[in-house]
Amino acid sequence: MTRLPFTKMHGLGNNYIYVDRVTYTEPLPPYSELAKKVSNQNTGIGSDGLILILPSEVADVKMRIFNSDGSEAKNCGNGLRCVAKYAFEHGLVKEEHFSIETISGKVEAKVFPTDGGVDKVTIDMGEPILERERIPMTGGKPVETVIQETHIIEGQAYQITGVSMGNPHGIFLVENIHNIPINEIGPKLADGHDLFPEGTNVGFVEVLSDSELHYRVWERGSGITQACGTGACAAVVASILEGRLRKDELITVHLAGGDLQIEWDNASNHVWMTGAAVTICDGIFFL
Ligand SMILES: N[C@H](CCC[C@H](N)C(=O)O)C(=O)O
Repeated sequence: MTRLPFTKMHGLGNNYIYVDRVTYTEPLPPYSELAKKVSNQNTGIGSDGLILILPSEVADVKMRIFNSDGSEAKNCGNGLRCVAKYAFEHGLVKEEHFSIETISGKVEAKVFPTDGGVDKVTIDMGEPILERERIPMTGGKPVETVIQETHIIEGQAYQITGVSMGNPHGIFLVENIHNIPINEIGPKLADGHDLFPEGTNVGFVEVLSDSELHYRVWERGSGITQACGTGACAAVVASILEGRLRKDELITVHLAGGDLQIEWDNASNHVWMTGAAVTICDGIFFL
């Protein structure tokens, strides 16, 4: 019997099981299998997936993230804020500003410690990826940007904007966030649709003003979640590409689990995300 120490954390209700592989170095099953085990609501701990905090040769720490279906993702915004909180509070990093390696590249984190620890984190998510072939998406010229492109899904025409934040997002602009075909389109596009060869996170956006939007998501590999940090970034980028919002504005993104502040900075072309990171509990999982 292996006793696996873990920490359960969430970013706006998007919760993961975090395993500190800097400190705990015992052998473990393949992470994809472990993700399915710990994520199971009935026979496991219950979560949207598994996140490993690992040593890095190119950054201060490294994050790997696996969805609850065991698929590995290339980025996770809510996960990055929680990794930053954990790394600072557990002394894996000494400074308030440090770097985190992900499969899709290195990002910069800034924590705001108070007497009670770190509750708020800012992540420089880097540049959005807009070329069709790099999202990746099919259905047109490889290097063009995909903005409000019409596609027929289940017999219905939809306008889709494609954005990658290291992981793919198909964004649908809607008039009313409380009336969206998330259960119809989400599973159809998230996995195994020709339009998105690597699958996609499916986001619905209702722009409320020039500084606010609602966003809901069906995540690839996890289904509907309370929040998606990379998705919130993609939602702001898509709304700006569609002419509904402007760069260099601090946008409040309202998600089911709470709010994120997102800005697409024109000078650097980087997207900044600021929001909460919360520890739910520490525990021991019996493997
Ligand atoms: N399901 C996503 C990974 C988690 C992203 C999300 N939880 C976030 O906070 O960005 C994917 O397969 O690309």
